[in-house]
Amino acid sequence: MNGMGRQGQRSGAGTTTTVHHHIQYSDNFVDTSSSGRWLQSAGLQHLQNFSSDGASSIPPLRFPDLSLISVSVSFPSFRFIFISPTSSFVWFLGKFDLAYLGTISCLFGREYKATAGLQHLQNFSSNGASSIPSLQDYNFYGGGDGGGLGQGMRVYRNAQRGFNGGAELYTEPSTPPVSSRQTGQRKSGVESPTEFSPGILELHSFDTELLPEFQKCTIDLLFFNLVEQESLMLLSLMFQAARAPAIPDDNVLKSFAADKEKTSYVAKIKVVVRKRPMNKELAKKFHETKLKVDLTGYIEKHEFVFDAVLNEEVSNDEVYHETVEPIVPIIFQCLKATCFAYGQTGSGKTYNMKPLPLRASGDILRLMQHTYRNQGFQLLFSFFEIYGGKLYDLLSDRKKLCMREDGKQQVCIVGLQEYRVSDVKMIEELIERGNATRSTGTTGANEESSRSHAILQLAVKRTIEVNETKLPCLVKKLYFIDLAGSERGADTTDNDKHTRGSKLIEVLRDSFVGNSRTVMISCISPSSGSCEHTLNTLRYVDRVKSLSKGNTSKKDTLSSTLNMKESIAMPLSSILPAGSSLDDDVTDAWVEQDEGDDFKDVEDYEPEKPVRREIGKLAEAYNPPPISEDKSRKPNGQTKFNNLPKPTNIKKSEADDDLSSLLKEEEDLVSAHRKQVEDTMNIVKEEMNLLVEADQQGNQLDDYITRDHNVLVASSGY
Ligand SMILES: Nc1ncnc2c1ncn2[C@@H]1O[C@H](COP(=O)(O)OP(=O)(O)OP(=O)(O)O)[C@@H](O)[C@H]1O
Repeated sequence: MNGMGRQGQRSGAGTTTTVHHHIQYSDNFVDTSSSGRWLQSAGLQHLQNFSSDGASSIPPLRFPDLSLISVSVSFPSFRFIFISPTSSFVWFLGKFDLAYLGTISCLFGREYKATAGLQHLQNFSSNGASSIPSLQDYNFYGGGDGGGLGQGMRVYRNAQRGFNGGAELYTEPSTPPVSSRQTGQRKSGVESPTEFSPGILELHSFDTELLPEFQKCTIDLLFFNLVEQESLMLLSLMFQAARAPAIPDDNVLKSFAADKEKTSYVAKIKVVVRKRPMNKELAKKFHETKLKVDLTGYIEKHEFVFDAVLNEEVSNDEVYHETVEPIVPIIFQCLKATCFAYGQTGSGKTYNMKPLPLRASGDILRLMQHTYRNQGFQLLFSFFEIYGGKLYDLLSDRKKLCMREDGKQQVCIVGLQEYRVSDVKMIEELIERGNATRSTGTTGANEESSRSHAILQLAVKRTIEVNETKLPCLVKKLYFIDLAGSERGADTTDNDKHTRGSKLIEVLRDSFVGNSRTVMISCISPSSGSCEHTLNTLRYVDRVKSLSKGNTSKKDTLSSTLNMKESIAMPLSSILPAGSSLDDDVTDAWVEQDEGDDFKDVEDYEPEKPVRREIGKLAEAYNPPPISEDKSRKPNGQTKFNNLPKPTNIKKSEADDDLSSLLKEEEDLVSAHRKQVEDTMNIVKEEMNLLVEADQQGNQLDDYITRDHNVLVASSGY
């Protein structure tokens, strides 16, 4: 088995050093060139006094709450990222690239401008950039004197990036975009300020990819291209900043800086495999050496690729760091996230999942109390299970719940009790209470086996005021799902395979579409007795991972807009073990809906027509009937979706065709695998028949011998 971390691959080729640090106030670079006249005209003369040998004369520019989250050097380039953890985003990205004679580009938002004495630059859009002195006049584009980049080329740009979807509720109104200067800025043979230089282009695509979440903010960007000398100085400055001690009371933010960095790298779907140690198998002496029918032994090697593989020595803390921690800050940035555990009974799903919500809640509360303090955020906790196609509130005496969709096809659980939580102790108690209420049974592999899918929901909401009316506004949700054993369907008191699993899919449907993150913890047992189940689990999650990878590798066939907006929706059937091949198509309608996500209290939702789901063959493949030893509660009655109307506002896209073909591929693989198993079974059957036949023949022979013996005895007269 190969465990391969894909997320580390972004740093590109070459030696890479990464320094993570946080500063609250950072010295920063500005211009030291002889062409500082432009700075003077722009009112930035105070930024002129740099010397190339260091930062000593650099005036300290203040970046409130600004975090330097990453400085990395990947020869021959250098890149750094600053992000403000406050809701008013400040970006500061840069790249130094020797290959382009030192091209540095910086993007910074209005906060920076305001605090760096650049307030007047905020008026760009309102007056058509007229307040900015012409760069051309100051020979900033190299000019015809052969100076080129080395002679102090300057490019500045103010652009509007991204779009502002649902995020507008949490982002201060940004400075309106500035149109690029249209005329008089290009001299012969020199780059126009309205086009990126190669270095900037590279940065542009690279860093946008790194920071998909931030595309949502409307940001004013100011680009500078500096000469090599200045670039080197900036490099040294950045390293100084990276090494600068954090301010004393800044520990909390410091840790969030690391979170921020992780956020940038969180894959849309992350697959982690955790192997549990041997436990009761050792006592039972499970190990048994066997020979194949043809008496030869062999070892078949399987190769899988995952984001991380955690062995039995790995602690729950490390599991948290590897899986959920990076996605916690994301939910403040209008994303949905889901973490679920998958694997056969007794493989450790509950063991893995139990500590994660507690740790995540702790981090969310920390963020609310520090980074997002006084911003009206609340954390709401709820816990329910899906058993036999029905939903039960685990914190409300197993009250039966209803699932509904609102007008935007957003799923809501009607009647679900939400608890406002403000400390970890309270959360711990709620988790314990919920777990104690969960449906459990005993299986051969696990005395306390979960028989249901348990869904723990952390919702971060914030109240906003419109015309003095307080409106509850849903930010996003983080789900923790402890699935029942994969070797049988837990959602399966209903043996109708066409509806099996559908409830889970319905409930989680929103979590996988649009801008979401999913972490799948695949649990496996080390026991040889579990080999087949382990292989099934690994094959399955490998497939999930390759499917998500397939989405990005098939860029050509996918709509580029879809990629840009990070709106690729994984087919739920490919993510969820009890999957279905859904009819739902990924459209912009989903994306908009995801970004908007205006929230009504669940009680306010009008019961709407639910959506029909076509359940595909995969559900069968991964959802065999329940085992008979289940002794848990069996609620009566089922809710089926067979007769429900289809949504009308969903249309097909190229991406869906592509995903459909991937799904089809998956189905083919499953069929091929099934065929293989059938073939093997047939061979075994044949062997068995031969043995039985031989046995019968042997018996017959015995009979003959006995008869002959009797005849002989009789004839001999003894
Ligand atoms: N990493 C681990 N380290 C130590 N013990 C573990 C680990 N993982 C699981 N176990 C133990 O293995 C047993 C089974 O684990 P658990 O109940 O989490 O399995 P499960 O996959 O949730 O099973 P089911 O699907 O039947 O509910 C438990 O006794 C648990 O304490």
